[in-house]
Amino acid sequence: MSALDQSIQGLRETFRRDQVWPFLAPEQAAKVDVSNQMILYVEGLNLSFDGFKALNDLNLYVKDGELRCLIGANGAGKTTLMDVITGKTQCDSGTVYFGQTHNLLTKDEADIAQLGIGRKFQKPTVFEEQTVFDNLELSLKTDKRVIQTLFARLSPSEIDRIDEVLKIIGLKDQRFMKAGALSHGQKQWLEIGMLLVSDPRLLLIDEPVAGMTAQETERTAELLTSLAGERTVIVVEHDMEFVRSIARTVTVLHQGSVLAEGTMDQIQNNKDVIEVYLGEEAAEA
Ligand SMILES: Nc1ncnc2c1ncn2[C@@H]1O[C@H](COP(=O)(O)OP(=O)(O)OP(=O)(O)O)[C@@H](O)[C@H]1O
Repeated sequence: MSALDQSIQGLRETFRRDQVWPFLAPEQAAKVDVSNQMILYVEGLNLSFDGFKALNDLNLYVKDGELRCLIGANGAGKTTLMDVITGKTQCDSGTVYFGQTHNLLTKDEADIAQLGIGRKFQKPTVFEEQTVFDNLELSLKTDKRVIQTLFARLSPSEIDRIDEVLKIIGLKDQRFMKAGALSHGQKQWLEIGMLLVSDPRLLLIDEPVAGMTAQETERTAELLTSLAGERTVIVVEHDMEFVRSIARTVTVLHQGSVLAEGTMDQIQNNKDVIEVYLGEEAAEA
């Protein structure tokens, strides 16, 4: 290398943005220690609201790459559990670990999201006036791990990422459509896509098929099934037919504790579950 080349190389090194301003360096995705195959450890979780035990010595272990369904009657504690995992609500006692090393109870909501835990609430909250692509772009830019300003142009790899997500959620043909013009099901998929652009390790999804047509429900089952493996997905759902179509393992919550866990067949034949949950559902139906 000539002296000139060396100085140019030196200058390039010196003025690399991440060298000059360390805060501009892209943060590495957090390492999640799943060497025991588990990604989520919830142990002895308790939470009372004015003396009412919403979570009662709850234990839950979820394997890395699993697609787990969480069911339970109204008030069983499903949402409260999600709230504690994502840092929205503090518990009274217990532990929640993401992998073997990240103690989630010491972190706030933003830190937990940044660790790679994405949550989708039941109601879609897409930006209706923006296009599908812009919704995904905005999510990418508000992901703190991607150092961008809202006005910076997307890098080729970011455009590729959005294209990849559009393909996963099946909205490639709708990329320039305003989100407000999408069907209810498509809005739900877009919102899942808005989580996916940040490449989360664990997705918590609340009642994804409520209000969907049969065809949309089927497509959602395919989507969630395809997401598991590379990432872990926990789905809270009341639609038992849908749960049967996607779940390998189902966890039944009752009065803030795990009542039963197993395959859908085991759950549907479990005496306790039939008595306290499926019985109620059947009676309601
Ligand atoms: N902030 C709160 N203050 C008081 N009680 C609460 C609060 N949040 C939840 N609860 C109570 O805790 C219990 C568990 O509620 P949670 O929303 O977790 O149930 P769920 O299983 O998600 O039910 P659903 O299927 O209806 O959404 C309920 O009895 C609820 O009324």
